[in-house]
Amino acid sequence: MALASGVRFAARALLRPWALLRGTTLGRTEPAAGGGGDGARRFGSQRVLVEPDAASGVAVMKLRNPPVNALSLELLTELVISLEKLENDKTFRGVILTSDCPRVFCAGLDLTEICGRNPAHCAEYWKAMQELWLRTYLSSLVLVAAINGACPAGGCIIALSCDCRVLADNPKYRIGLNETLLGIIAPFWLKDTYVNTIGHRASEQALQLGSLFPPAEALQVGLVDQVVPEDQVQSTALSEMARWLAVPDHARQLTKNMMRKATADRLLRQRDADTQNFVSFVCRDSIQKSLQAYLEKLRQRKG
Ligand SMILES: CCCCCCCC/C=C\CC(=O)SCCNC(=O)CCNC(=O)[C@H](O)C(C)(C)COP(=O)(O)OP(=O)(O)OC[C@H]1O[C@@H](n2cnc3c(N)ncnc32)[C@H](O)[C@@H]1OP(=O)(O)O
Repeated sequence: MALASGVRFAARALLRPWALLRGTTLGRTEPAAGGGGDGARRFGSQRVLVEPDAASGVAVMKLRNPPVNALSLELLTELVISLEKLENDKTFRGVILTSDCPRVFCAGLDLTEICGRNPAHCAEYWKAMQELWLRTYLSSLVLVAAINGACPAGGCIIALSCDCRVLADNPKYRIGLNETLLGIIAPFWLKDTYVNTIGHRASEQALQLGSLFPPAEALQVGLVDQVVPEDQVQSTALSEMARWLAVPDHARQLTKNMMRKATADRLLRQRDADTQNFVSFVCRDSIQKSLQAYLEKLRQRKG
């Protein structure tokens, strides 16, 4: 799929480290568990494990940033680079996105990346979050989210950027954009993604209340497409992937672009303004206090 020049350029800029980091944890390949045939060599980085299956053209991409796959700057960058690598390898047509951390798919933004950090770092961090959303939302690949744990806020937006979502039927695994509960708000492109998925009225209510939906409600509101027993999430995601890959790629990609381009363009047109808005908002004393209090509350809890 033709990526907007800004995204392509930004991703290429991100990719340059790829060549420089060859042989480090980023870019290292290792035999997949159980050996596997040709093309079954795992690759990825310290925080993203990619298990490619060349025969099926499907790769499983596992977030591996314990304890909760908080979206650190490194994880954001490694996700974009791993996705770009798969998109550039015509062997692959689909990616299943899942978690390697127990009980959690992705805890959303890494709050330590914005709490007590200077505006320049917050800007760099937010640009990386924008990049990941653009990369997943516009991906030429079929992306299926195999949600095997809690999926709040930034984690929910990654799942929503996929083409479909399978959620494990565990009442502890709640999903939604809960930003208001932290005293912050979802930027317009998160709101747009929510509205595009569950509709305006459901989004208006869920965003204001910071709703985190348990599986049954997530299915009912349309936030996820299937809810299955936890031990069937991966197999169901594979079946769902087969359904999507039965469609000729080019026609599907053009249709996805037709459906999503306007939403993505809205961010691309005002990316710098969005970054400045994010920085000025999160760097306010009141917001910093709110986020610090939330982080403290998290640290006092024990899962
Ligand atoms: C227009 C202006 C825009 C302004 C801002 C826009 C931003 C909008 C976009 C995204 C927003 C976000 O993503 S904010 C983050 C929201 N995330 C959450 O609310 C989830 C918080 N975490 C939890 O609820 C739970 O941790 C969990 C359900 C995910 C897992 O629970 P469990 O019991 O298994 O684990 P613990 O709670 O004990 O956590 C373990 C460990 O991790 C730390 N932790 C958890 N979440 C985060 C996080 N998001 N960032 C950083 N650190 C996190 C937690 O503090 C524990 O740390 P310690 O082991 O040191 O105690």
